[in-house]
Amino acid sequence: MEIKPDPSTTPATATAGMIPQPGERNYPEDRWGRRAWELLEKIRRRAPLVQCITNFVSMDLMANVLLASGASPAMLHSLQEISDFTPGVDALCINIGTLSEDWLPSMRAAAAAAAEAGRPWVLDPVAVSASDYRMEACIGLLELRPAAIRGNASEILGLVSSSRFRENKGADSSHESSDAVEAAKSLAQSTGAVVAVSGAIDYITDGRMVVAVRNGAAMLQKITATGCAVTALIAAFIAVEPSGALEAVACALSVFGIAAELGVEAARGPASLRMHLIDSLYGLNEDALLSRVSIFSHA
Ligand SMILES: Nc1ncnc2c1ncn2[C@@H]1O[C@H](COP(=O)(O)OP(=O)(O)OP(=O)(O)O)[C@@H](O)[C@H]1O
Ligand SMILES: Cc1ncsc1CCO
Ligand SMILES: [Mg+2]
Repeated sequence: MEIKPDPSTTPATATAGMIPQPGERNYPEDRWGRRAWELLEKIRRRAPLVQCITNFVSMDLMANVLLASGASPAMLHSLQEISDFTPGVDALCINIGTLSEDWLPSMRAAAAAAAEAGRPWVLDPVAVSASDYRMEACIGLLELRPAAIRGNASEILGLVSSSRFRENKGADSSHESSDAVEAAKSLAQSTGAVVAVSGAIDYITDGRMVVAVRNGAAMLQKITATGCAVTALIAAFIAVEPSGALEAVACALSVFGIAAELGVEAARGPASLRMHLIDSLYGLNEDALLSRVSIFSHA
């Protein structure tokens, strides 16, 4: 389904959470919402198998977020298993958070096997600017044609410039997501991937069009690996919509953000938000989703 922007929609007709900001246009009424619901329902119906080769910190949250969405996670990373397993998955998520020389060959082999079998794969370039080793690993992985790349602003800026940052904060961002929109466009153009920059506003681009997602909760930054988990959710959404990666990525980020917004209402801090985030994603219904989706095309 193609979603066409409706420039006539004004803040006066939008619902409270959906007021477009300067430079943003809304789509007609709740079409993004219906799209996000349709894709979430597809995940719940089909339970796509998502292989994750990810860091030790994120494994638990990532697998639980996938399960809560309706997808089926498999945290396999042995090089010996890739040729048997990866060609049969619905999508693959590769995350370099705790990269080591033992795992990089598995990541390369899995990305190549997925690409060869026509399965979409997504890359999370965690702390790519922390070392030359990480940067070179990511640049090599980009040659294996990810369908999508999701990182925070510092990661996307670092990847595009292939540079290490003096103000390096490791896995956390030291930039705003809006600082990295042009970098994301250029990365999308050079790789052919849909690129998402997460932050207070998430920006998603195919190199031409930019979509902004304004769902989420600032407290997510106080739970480790929420970025890693949303990258895996992106893989699940692309698994059920491989030919519409831009829409799939935007919908995944919005759905995750909505689960966080609902979770925050019941949480007392990061630890309970982690639990309520998973519960809210699991129980997310059509009404809650439609009333909260906040996705805009960004001029
Ligand atoms: N200030 C904010 N307000 C609302 N949502 C936010 C904010 N910052 C981040 N998020 C949301 O938190 C999630 C994680 O994004 P973030 O940019 O923190 O990832 P990350 O830095 O890669 O995290 P990690 O490396 O810990 O996995 C995304 O869904 C994003 O939309
Ligand atoms: C904290 C941390 N360090 C390496 S990976 C990771 C999880 C968040 O990306
Ligand atoms: Mg991250």
